[in-house]
Amino acid sequence: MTLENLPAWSALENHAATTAGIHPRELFNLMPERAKNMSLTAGPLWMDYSKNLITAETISLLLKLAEARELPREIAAMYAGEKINRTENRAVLHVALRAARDEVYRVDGVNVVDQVYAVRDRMAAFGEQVRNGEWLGFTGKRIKNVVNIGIGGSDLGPVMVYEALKHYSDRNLTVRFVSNVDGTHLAEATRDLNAEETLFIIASKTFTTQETMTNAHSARTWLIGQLGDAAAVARHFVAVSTNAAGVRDFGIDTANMFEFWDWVGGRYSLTSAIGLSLVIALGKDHFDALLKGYRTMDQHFKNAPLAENMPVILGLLGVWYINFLEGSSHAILPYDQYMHRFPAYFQQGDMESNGKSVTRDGEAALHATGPIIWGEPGTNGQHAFYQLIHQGTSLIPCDFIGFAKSLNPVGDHHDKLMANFFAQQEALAFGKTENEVREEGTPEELVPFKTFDGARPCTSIMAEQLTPEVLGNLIALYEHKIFVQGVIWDIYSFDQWGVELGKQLAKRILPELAEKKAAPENHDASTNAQIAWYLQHRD
Ligand SMILES: O=P(O)(O)OC[C@H]1O[C@H](O)[C@H](O)[C@@H](O)[C@@H]1O
Repeated sequence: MTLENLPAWSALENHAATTAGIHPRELFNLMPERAKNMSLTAGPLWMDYSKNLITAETISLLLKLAEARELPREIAAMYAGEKINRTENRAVLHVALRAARDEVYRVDGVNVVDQVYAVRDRMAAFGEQVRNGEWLGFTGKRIKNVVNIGIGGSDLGPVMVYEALKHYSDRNLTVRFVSNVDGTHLAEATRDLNAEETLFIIASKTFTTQETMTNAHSARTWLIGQLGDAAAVARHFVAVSTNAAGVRDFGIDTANMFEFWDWVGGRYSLTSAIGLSLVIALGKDHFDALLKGYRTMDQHFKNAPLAENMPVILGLLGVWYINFLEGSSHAILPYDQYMHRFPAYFQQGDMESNGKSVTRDGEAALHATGPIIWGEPGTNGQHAFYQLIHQGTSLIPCDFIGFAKSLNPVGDHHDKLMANFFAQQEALAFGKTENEVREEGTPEELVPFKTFDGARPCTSIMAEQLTPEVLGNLIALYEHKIFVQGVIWDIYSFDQWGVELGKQLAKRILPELAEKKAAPENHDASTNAQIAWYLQHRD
């Protein structure tokens, strides 16, 4: 049965029609226990979702929808290693990457946890060698710089976690990330580095990605140019990939390759060997703690009843806004400077997973799917785009992420940060009525401009402090939230065919640029004109 024909769906449509417009002021009056009833804990995380535009009935109808979509069975299928990524015929087992050593996750009958730990042990040993100076560069110097070359899932996760956990990192190491095929990225990342002290990690699941391969070859040329000997590559390049042949062809000894598997999606690969730069920067213990945090959330997601399941509730709230209240975007607002790449990380995680318009039976989806994810750390966002969230015409549900303790307690900075965290949510939900504006003595002609409607939904997610474990919890929370939504929307969340066409066309255009013909004629008129303009101005 299609989603739209499910009784649970129509019930939500009717419910939306009758409840739309109930203001949080009223909602809190109607249910004084609301803040208590609409909050959840999972491991170290506490989530208050009472400022959302929902009643208890909304949640109960959303849960019915989840049941109708057989969410518990789908969750079990993922954990059982079923090939739920059907368009690529692959299991989706990133949860196995953070399993305990004695747990069992099988793909095609084989317990993959053994393989996971074999690689994790090698990563830990290698990371330790680099950190303690046992692993030396070609000229016998200690490694002081680590450059991760990768893109998408082979870049965004490591960058995000490196930034988020900088407090825990080895400050004697310079760690950089190069992703863009724009030569500027590599040039700026290497310009002040001594090649003798620099280790490149080439991170690519496929080891065919144009950007990464181009950057890797240029880095190799740079290194050989600096050190004058191709033999230096062996001490300065390691690889992270599923493609051993590709790694060998590049010239990296597979002894220096850290493996992962096709049942790990790129954007879910952070806890695989893709995290090698983090093992080096943070050390094994912190990396293990990060994975332990993931695991706590993995267990919660697997075992908690739907009504108390944090990723489920977060996912269902998103469905409510996207499908029933036309809220097509979703802001993630971490009130922590270290987490400044967290929204960018989940732009890929969420938008590449659920940016789909075909349901699992191959038919056009008749309902909206994945949200546009965006955000910046508070308080910067407040002085930039919050105006539109408070008074614009779009409904933008927001997640506020905050911590009780700062890792850098400076004066009263943290209380000020958190005062804003609370105040913004209060303002968004409750607004300021015309009368309240008038009572402040506002001239009548300014009243409409200074009025805040409120009823802008937000969810607060808090933890005591940003630790590796807590970060792991938060990342897994959003990973599973994406899963929940993909199930509800009846789409495949673990493929990404939508990125292919542009890649194919770029491959076709590249030789045309090399040929230096004045004006190509084999594209549409606009593309022909752009290429002609480029060639004319380039040469
Ligand atoms: O790790 P790689 O194989 O180099 O892939 C890097 C990225 O490229 C692809 O275009 C996909 O859209 C991403 O999901 C992937 O993370």
